[in-house]
Amino acid sequence: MSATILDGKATKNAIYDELRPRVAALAEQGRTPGLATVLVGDDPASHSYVRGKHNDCARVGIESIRKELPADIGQAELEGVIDELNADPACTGYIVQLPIPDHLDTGSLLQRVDVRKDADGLNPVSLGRLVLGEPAPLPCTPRGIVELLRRYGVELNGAHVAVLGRGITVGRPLGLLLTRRSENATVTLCHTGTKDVAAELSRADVVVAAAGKPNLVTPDMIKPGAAVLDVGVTRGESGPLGDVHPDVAEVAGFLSPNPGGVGPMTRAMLLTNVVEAAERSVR
Ligand SMILES: Nc1nc2c(c(=O)[nH]1)N[C@@H](CN(C=O)c1ccc(C(=O)N[C@@H](CCC(=O)O)C(=O)O)cc1)CN2
Ligand SMILES: [Mg+2]
Repeated sequence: MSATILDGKATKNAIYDELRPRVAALAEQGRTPGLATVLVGDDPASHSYVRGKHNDCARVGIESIRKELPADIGQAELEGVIDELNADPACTGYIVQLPIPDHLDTGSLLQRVDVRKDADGLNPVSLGRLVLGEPAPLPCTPRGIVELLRRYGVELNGAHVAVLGRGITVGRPLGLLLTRRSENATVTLCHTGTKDVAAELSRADVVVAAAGKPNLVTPDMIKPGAAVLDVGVTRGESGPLGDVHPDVAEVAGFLSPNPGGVGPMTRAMLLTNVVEAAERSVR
């Protein structure tokens, strides 16, 4: 068997074709969406992700605001930047690029983001709304995973999904999304305390690997025909490596590669969240 590729780049392009007229309609009403990013420090990967987000904004007509701050910025000064964006009418949605340096308190910064401008769905009120099943901006990577599976017709209703990783940007919110009635999946969140990860993966119809451990998922762990999404990335000397061993393509029915799978979908869902927030603000 050779897996059907879940092509995140092509899907992202299709989503941008859908967003463009919506952004144009907002612009005609004098309400052009504006995405701001708050980037602290000089991590090359974070800089590359943020650059990608702004390039994508230009492609669909969303305005860009960039805040690039030194790694040694203090909490109070950074909170001042958040307050500025909350008050800026040109900024209709924004994100704090994660991770930020350890001396800063991530939780209190995310809490300070005006929930109406929360483009990442990581403000605790947005996450609480997700738990309660109320409308909220959804975290971009989990939303991108669900959207990619939906557009390729991968069945989630009644499916058993195994997720590797319980972090705040992927695993934990993904479990919440997939167990909504609209998705109706049964989810196992695997983490460092899981006794037999291989056993959990091998009975899954869908595997999402977001552990950040190169080649952790091998063909023997995958049920033939399962959908496998490679989300984790580790940057080694030989370049970026995903969590999924390349030979998994011989066993899986669907494979979301890394790069070219969930990463582009994360960007597409960020821009979707920004457009949706701007549309809500004109009602
Ligand atoms: N505030 C947030 N911080 C982080 C998030 C997030 O959703 N919100 N997710 C990740 C990083 N991330 C988005 O910020 C992200 C990661 C990867 C990609 C992407 O397009 N990757 C490409 C490869 C690009 C490259 O290697 O340079 C791909 O997979 O094809 C986009 C966004 C952590 N932080
Ligand atoms: Mg900290």
